[in-house]
This record gives sequence, structure tokens and C-alpha cells, in this order.
Amino acid sequence: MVMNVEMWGAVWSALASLVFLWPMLQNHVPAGLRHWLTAMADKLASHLSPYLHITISEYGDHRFRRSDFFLAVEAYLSHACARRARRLKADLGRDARSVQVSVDDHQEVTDSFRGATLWWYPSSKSNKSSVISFYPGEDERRLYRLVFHRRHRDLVLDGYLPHVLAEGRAVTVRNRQRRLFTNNASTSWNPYRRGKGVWSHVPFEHPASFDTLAMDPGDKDAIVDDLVAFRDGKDYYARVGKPWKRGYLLYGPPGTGKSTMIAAMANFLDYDVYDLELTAVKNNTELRKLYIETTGKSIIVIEDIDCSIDLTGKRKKSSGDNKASDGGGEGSDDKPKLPTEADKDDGGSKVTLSGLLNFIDGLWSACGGERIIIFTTNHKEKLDPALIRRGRMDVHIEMSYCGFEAFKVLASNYLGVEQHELLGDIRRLLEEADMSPADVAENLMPMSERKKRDPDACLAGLVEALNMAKEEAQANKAAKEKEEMKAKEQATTNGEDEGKDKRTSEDNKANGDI
Ligand SMILES: Nc1ncnc2c1ncn2[C@@H]1O[C@H](COP(=O)(O)OP(=O)(O)OP(=O)(O)O)[C@@H](O)[C@H]1O
Ligand SMILES: [Mg+2]
Repeated sequence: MVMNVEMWGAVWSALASLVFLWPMLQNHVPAGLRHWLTAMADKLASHLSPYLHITISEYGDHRFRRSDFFLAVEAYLSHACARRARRLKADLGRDARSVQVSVDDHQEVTDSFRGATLWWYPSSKSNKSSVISFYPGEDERRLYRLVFHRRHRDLVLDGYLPHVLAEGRAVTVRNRQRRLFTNNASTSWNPYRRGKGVWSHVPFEHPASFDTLAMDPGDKDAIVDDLVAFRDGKDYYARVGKPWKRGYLLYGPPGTGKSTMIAAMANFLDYDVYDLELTAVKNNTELRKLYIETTGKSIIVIEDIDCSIDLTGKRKKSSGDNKASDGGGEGSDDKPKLPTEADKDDGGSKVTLSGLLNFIDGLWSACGGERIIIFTTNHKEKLDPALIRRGRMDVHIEMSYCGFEAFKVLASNYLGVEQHELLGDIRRLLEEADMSPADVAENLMPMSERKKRDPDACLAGLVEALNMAKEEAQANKAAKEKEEMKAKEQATTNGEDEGKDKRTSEDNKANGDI
């Protein structure tokens, strides 16, 4: 049936009288009927309204991960529509060089595209999901509502939304200020913490680079090649069926440049850094949640993994032997246990080795892609072999005491010195004394006015420090040898005494004594 103008008029007047009478009527209408009428009125209104709505919610269909499209919309609105919004906010842009203006939170924005006008309404709704959340404020989820005339439906779906996605992504890349995240910060501490995020962040501003990193040039080149192969390896990883991630274990004595290496890697790859403090993670579920909330193009770091939590101890104690079976430790000692009273009270981390192994290469670790995981330790030998086997920690990098090649990098960076008469002495002393690059660098810092004018003084100071380190090392070695000798002598004396006792008791037995 085709509705003519008269029929439309009748519908409108009926609707108008209903709208007019509704406030008077609704108190006399039974609740069931009232709800039905309200729903029908909504339906009718949305039918008759010439405007369409599209909702883009923060988490889309995912429970845990923010929708990429939502993030693109957010970036697009912040940038492309900033000039049209009435309320703006300003901040320093990438590398703090320019001012960046964007749309303030909760601001409506009007946009136009190929002659069509579109309206964006940001809002939020509470999440009524049955999933119990660990994080305060997590039950509120943000969304954007896009409103446009229905005659622009095709234009919006086929032209505008793809345009928003592409522009939003480009803006994100352009404005990307790299960030250093931590999971160990309270809401009050961090002004950058937004809503429900489990990570807090500050801008990442570490100046280290592979040029300033002192280590053997061959090793350095090998690491750079490995990073490049990883960064460009999306297709390769897909082809061989491996998640696009790579693990690095950095080990060595304190002050040998492990943390500096991480910063250099992040700067080289242009990745964010997630500094994961394991002791602040309540349990394996929270660990997984933290992983899922990390974004691609990032380095996840666990520093001093051997000191973080008692991962090796737990496994060995509860399994009753020292066998570190591979395969994730699942099913052996990590079966779910009811928390004891002590567990409830200690408030410490209940992350298990099994949880950590799953974090690195369980099924969830594949989500998102393009992540590097780095562990650092001063004591590689203390780590469970399953934790650092290839596939989990693919590359093991030893950061050792300063060698001559590494020293040359420091001398050039700190003093601009390439040639010097003391270099021969320094080469010999570096072979004889163990000195970390951190200590060498400290000696090369021209802190005083005298040294500033005179790199010779810095190098002479270093030679002195190396001589002292050498003497100290020799004294330590001598003391150790003496101690070992003493222990050996003691053992021999004890052995002789035991032999004597044994012989006496055998003589006694032969004599019939008890
Ligand atoms: N290989 C290196 N190249 C350049 N600088 C270095 C190197 N190693 C150490 N340094 C200097 O020493 C300082 C300490 O180094 P860093 O924190 O990277 O050591 P680390 O190996 O992480 O030590 P720890 O095991 O105690 O965490 C750095 O700020 C850096 O200036
Ligand atoms: Mg460190």
C-alpha cells in the first residue's frame, strides 16, 4: 500500500495527540502496557526519523582488547575535527617539539564529507557483562555514536568509515609519542593513566642508541640484523606458523648495559616499552590481562627475572626433585590449589612459573603480534631451563665486562678520542681487570673543569682505576686460593681423624667391645 499525503497527515496528528496526552495517560496505564507502548513509540520514531546511528564501542566484540577501529576514530576525531570542536585540549606533541591540539573528551563534533554532514557523539555505558572484573572502573566502556541522514548511508559505509579508519591510523603513526608503561603505579601517581587501563605510562625519552652502546661491533651488528629481520618478518612468521614475537635474554654482571640495550632496541625499532613488575602482578590471570592490554610494536621487559618472584624455587620444592621438565610445567606442580590463610594475607604475587611460561608462549601470547619480550638477569644459571629455552627466549645475549672494542666506543662518545698514547696500556689492563662499562664510563665523564679541558686526565684517571681494580682482583684471587687451600687441608685432617676413629672402633669390635 502506498501512503499518500493525507494518510501521512493522519499518522502525524495521531502521533502528536499521543505525545500530548502521554504524560497524563501514562500513570493510568498498567506497567506492562506502558513498556510496550514506550517500546513501540521508540520503534516508530526510529522508523520515521530520517537519521541513522552507528555505534563504535571501545571494546567492540572483544572483552579484553580495545577495538582498533575505536582507537582510529578517537585519533581521527582528535585531529581531523579539532578545528570544528568548541572545546579543545592542548598538549606537547611528539618529542615535545610542538603543541598538539585535539578535541576534548566528551565533546560532540560535527564533520563533513563529500557534501554530507555527520555528527559524532562520544558517550559511555556501564558494562553489564557477567564477567567479574579485577580492575576498578572497568565496568564503564566508552563509545562513539555517528549520526547521519539516511540518504548518505552508502556514502558513509563505503566512503566515510574507510576514510576515518585510514586517516585515524595515519594520525596515530604521525603523532605517536613513544611510551614507557608500568603496571606498578597507583591511579593517583600517574596523570597519564586513563580510565580502566591496567598500564600507566610516561613518554619514553631514553637517549640510548646502538651507536652509543659499548660492545663488540660484531655482536652489535648481529643483534641489529636480528631486530631488522624480526621487524620486517610479518609474512615470514605467518608462513611458518609462528606468532610474530621474539624473546631475548640479556644476562651479565651489573652495569654491563642490559637496560641500556633495551632502550637502544626500543629507539631503533621505534617501539613502546612495557616494564612489567612481576611482584606487583597478583596472579596468572592478571598477568594474562596485562599481556592482552599491550599493543603491537612493543617491547615487554621483565628486569632481574631471577629476583622477581621465586619461580625456580616453587617448582623445585613442590615437584620434589630438581628436574626442570619442559612443556610449560603445566600439570605438574601448578594444579589449581585453594589459597591458604597465609596466601590470603601476604598480598604478594601468586604468579607461578607455569603462568609465566604461558605468558611468553601460550595461546594468548599470539594475540596482537609484533612484540618482543626481554628478560634481564645477573644470574642466568639460576633460571629454570624451561623459561629460557629457545622458542621462549630465542636469543641469549651475554653482556660482559668492558673489552677494548667496547672501550673504543665509550672513548669516542665521551671524549671524542680515537687515538691516544695510553690506549695500549688500557687495552692490556682491560684484559687483566674486570671493569663494567658503567665503571669505565664513569671514569670518562669529564665532570670537573680540569678534565673538561683535558681528556688526557680522564684517560690517566681510568688507567689508575684499572690498576686499582687489577690489584683488587689479584688480592681477591689470592684470598680465595688461600681459603680453598685451607678448606682442602681441613677436609684432609677430618678424613684422617675419621679413618683413625674407624680403625679404633674396628679394633674395639675385634676385642668384643660394644
Ligand atoms: N655497554 C654499555 N654501553 C654504554 N653505556 C653503558 C654500557 N653499560 C653500561 N653503561 C652505562 O652504565 C650505566 C648503567 O648501565 P645499565 O643500567 O644498562 O646496566 P645493567 O646491565 O642494566 O645493570 P644492572 O644489572 O645493575 O641492572 C648506564 O647508564 C650507561 O650509561
Ligand atoms: Mg639494568
